[in-house]
Amino acid sequence: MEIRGVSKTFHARGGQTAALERCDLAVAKGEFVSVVGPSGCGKSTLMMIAAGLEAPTSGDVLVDGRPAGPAGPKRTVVFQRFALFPSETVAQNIGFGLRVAGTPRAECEQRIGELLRLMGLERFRDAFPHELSGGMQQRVAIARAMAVRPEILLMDEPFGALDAQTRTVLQEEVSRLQRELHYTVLFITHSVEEAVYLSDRVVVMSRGPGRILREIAIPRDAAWRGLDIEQAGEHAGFMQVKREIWELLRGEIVRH
Ligand SMILES: Nc1ncnc2c1ncn2[C@@H]1O[C@H](COP(=O)(O)OP(=O)(O)OP(=O)(O)O)[C@@H](O)[C@H]1O
Repeated sequence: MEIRGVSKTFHARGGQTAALERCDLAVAKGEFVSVVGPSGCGKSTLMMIAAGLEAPTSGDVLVDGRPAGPAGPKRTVVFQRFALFPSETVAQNIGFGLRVAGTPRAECEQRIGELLRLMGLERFRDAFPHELSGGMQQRVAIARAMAVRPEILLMDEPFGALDAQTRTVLQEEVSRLQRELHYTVLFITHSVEEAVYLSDRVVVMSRGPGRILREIAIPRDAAWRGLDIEQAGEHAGFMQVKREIWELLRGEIVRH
């Protein structure tokens, strides 16, 4: 996916807000890219535009070199709030996009089974969302987004509403899945640690109107890859990248 020269200005009753200014960002196939930036810098706006849920004021979003067009199953989004269908079971929720796409029943069942296993949800197959913890609900939301095999998975603070322990478990699981399966992911987070732990590249945005300030590549073979997040966080290389990003962010947060 390529976000090319994207700017966004909102017009509201009280005047206008420039949310994004000429943002360029590319996510290669199989790459996990995180975006961090000060609060209100336009991260969610960037995600909505990437998803085709909001139109840019200027600039383009391309997938495979072609205009991405409106939202669709090629780009699925996981939001902070789980947004599951309350009267559908876990399996039905995961299968939603497949049913909409008219996927044959046997293939749906096979794909649902695979995702239940991948996300550790097999026991909850026939449960309803209200019977699940927040962490389990977010696993279902991630599985539902992955079920249609999107070209890119867009995640806007997907662990933001979870308690610290659940968040840690999901971070480690997403990291493991990513090392095995190499999804193409654009991920928004407030947590520099989470961004460093999960990503191939971290994009730092300026305060609003958001611009891309810096991109920091994190090698796949970094010594701390595969460690749990606590051990990784104690690694000198990890700390150094985290500090570099945090210094950039601090500069934006305190800038007047
Ligand atoms: N629909 C809208 N109408 C008017 N202004 C908006 C709209 N959506 C966002 N904005 C403004 O655009 C700017 C960027 O908002 P956005 O939610 O994208 O930032 P963010 O970086 O995701 O924030 P946070 O980190 O706090 O979640 C803010 O000034 C916000 O008030």
